Amino acid sequence: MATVHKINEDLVKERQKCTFNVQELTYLLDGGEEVTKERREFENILRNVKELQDEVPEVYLSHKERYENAVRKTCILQNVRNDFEKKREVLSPRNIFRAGYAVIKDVSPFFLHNGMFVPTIIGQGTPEQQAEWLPKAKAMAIIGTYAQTELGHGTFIRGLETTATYDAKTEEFILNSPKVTSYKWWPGGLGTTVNHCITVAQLYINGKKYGIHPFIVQIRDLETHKPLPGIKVGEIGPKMGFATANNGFLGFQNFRIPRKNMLMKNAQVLKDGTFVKGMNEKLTYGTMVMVRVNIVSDSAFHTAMAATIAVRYAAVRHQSQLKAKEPEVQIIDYLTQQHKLFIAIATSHAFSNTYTWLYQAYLKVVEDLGKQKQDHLPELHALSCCLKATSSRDAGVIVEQCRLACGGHGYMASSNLPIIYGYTTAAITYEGEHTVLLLQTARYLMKAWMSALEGKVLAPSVAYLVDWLKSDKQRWQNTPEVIVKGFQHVAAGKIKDAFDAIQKHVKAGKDYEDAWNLASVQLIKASEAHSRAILCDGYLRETVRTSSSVSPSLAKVLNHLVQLYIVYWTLETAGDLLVYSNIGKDDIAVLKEKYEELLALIRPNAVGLVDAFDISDEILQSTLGSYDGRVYERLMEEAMKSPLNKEPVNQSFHKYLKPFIKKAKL
Ligand SMILES: CCCCCCCC/C=C\CCCCCCCCCCCCCCCC(=O)SCCNC(=O)CCNC(=O)[C@H](O)C(C)(C)COP(=O)(O)OP(=O)(O)OC[C@H]1O[C@@H](n2cnc3c(N)ncnc32)[C@H](O)[C@@H]1OP(=O)(O)O
Ligand SMILES: Cc1cc2nc3c(=O)[nH]c(=O)nc-3n(C[C@H](O)[C@H](O)[C@H](O)COP(=O)(O)OP(=O)(O)OC[C@H]3O[C@@H](n4cnc5c(N)ncnc54)[C@H](O)[C@@H]3O)c2cc1C
Repeated sequence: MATVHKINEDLVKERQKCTFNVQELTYLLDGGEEVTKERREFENILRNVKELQDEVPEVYLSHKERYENAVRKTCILQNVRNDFEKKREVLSPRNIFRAGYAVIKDVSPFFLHNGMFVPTIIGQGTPEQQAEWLPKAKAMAIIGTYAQTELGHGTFIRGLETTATYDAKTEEFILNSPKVTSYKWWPGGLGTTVNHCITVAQLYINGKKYGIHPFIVQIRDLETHKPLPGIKVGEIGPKMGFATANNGFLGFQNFRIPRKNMLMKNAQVLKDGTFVKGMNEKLTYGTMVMVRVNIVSDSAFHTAMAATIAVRYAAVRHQSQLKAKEPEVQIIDYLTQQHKLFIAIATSHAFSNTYTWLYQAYLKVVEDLGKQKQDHLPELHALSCCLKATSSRDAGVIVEQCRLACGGHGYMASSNLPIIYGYTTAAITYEGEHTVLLLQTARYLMKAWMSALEGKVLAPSVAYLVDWLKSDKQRWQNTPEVIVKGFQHVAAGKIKDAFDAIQKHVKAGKDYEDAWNLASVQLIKASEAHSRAILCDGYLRETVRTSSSVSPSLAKVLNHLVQLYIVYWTLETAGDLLVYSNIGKDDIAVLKEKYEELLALIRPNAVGLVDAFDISDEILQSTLGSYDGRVYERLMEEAMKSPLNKEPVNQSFHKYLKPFIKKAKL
């Protein structure tokens, strides 16, 4: 029978202080009581699968063993999921992704199968193609990944070099990787796991280039798993994180696939080689838009994980005295610690709220596209780019801040903060590099600004530009609503400045493209300011909306958090606000006090707030962040698992140290 340990007394006291119903907030964050119940039920089942418990912590395994263990466990997870779904509803993607953490400490080698392979078949395949591949892919009879990036090109996908040349005689495409730079590089699971992939390649028909298109390609034999003739595939080696993601490379040599393997929901190639253009060539980029939207939710989750670990640890950890002769203080009582940690909680809420409306906007665009309507696509692209960029970057900063807030113990692998950081920081680069995506949004903002100058009606997310042009800056008040307007003024001011800078360079004789490059630092600043205004506005509006449907005690806490988020960013960007809005020095002084008040208001609820994220110990996998707060005992227990502690004297003593010491001259 498992030993039941006492909960750390500090945590018990913290939980008693909490002023709201933790369960109510969990249901709200999950999207309803039913979702929470489904999640907990599934996590409980996983908890009791003996084969999923690691005898040796993953960190002590070799690269190869770690990968093999991850495959083994992901197969078990998939089987448990299948059994679960036979009896009940299909698990929500969010719940299955979350449970994945309890099983695979790092990233699953199947990550890209569910994350991009299946969604691309859905988003880019015709009904016939979906009927052929979806059932197999969903049942995992075929396992796939998304192979787009090459050694030479990740960002500029129009420059991809893999070719797909149509042969009308055999009704096949011939895939080739003409140079080393055209090798696919990075796709998760490609190394040694998958047998299929979506390959993005340049289409050629009768010597004419038709741009990049997605193809579904079988790369390994389904029985032997050996690469098919004409395929060169392997793993790319160790990285900063993503240890078990099994990222791979892939090259083609005259590799033939049937015509029906080009995913043809958008553009098509007919039997005789006629190319039929789709409604919009950028629809080929659809899977990336979907993943960028989901990364906002991922960022919320990673921030919540780090906040849970660091807040619980800060409640348990005592260090230094505030006053002589008094006991050492819980580190959570240092205001600087609250400054580091409470923004982590609020940021996770800001991203969750943003994801809620962004995902709805995404679904609306997908529905519209089904009716051949694409009016809202540019706005969605601009929003998904800047919100992916900002949420992943903020999450990276926050996770690292949480690690630092745990002092030396945060540096231990067993705190799990290093792995969470490795994961979070990768998201700043993958699915569209940070700067590149900010510049995509900037492109939209420049157009929006021009439309505003021409007096046109703008899409909702940029409508503030029209208000800004029409009215004088609003009189400043230190209310969340006026501060959000202030963020919009900063964004509008920076958008105008960037636009003017481009015009100045063009007037001085530069090409538009060179002028763009010369103004690009201002352009990314404009994009960042736009993101912040969107995040604050959306978070505030969602909080006001949900507050009416929750208990008054919870509404109060949610209100504290959103205010903290807004005031935090006001103080962080005070310089910009002083330049572009009507805020005064005195207002900033008042807001500094307000910020300190908010920290004090959140303080009694800090542990309750992270408990409400409801991240089980199996998912957190952290010596510092477990629910019971047995920090020191767990650190020692984990240390004892080190293979170096399994023998009293390590052989290196006899082999090297002893002779070395003997030879040492005094
Ligand atoms: C075990 C794990 C447990 C996890 C637990 C987490 C729990 C979380 C809880 C819930 C989660 C719920 C679901 C979870 C899902 C998680 C995430 C899924 C996992 C996936 C993991 C991903 C791994 C990484 C994969 C990759 O990286 S794939 C490769 C990605 N590559 C890129 O992104 C390339 C970037 N480059 C581009 O996109 C383009 O090249 C470019 C930069 C946009 C430029 O393109 P192009 O040159 O063609 O265009 P431009 O000339 O610049 O512009 C022309 C016009 O086109 C418009 N445009 C551009 N793009 C688009 C678009 N996509 N859509 C619409 N329009 C577009 C542009 O605006 C221009 O318009 P114009 O009007 O100005 O002319
Ligand atoms: C962990 C991880 C997993 C991945 N998984 C996959 C996967 O499953 N499938 C897949 O296909 N790909 C995958 N990728 C690849 C990923 O999508 C690319 O690395 C990413 O899109 C960035 O492209 P890049 O590497 O070419 O960077 P580059 O574009 O070479 O970036 C280098 C620098 O150049 C700058 N730069 C580039 N273009 C511009 C520009 N136009 N203006 C200004 N600055 C610019 C960037 O800002 C950056 O600072 C993965 C990457 C990582 C790290």
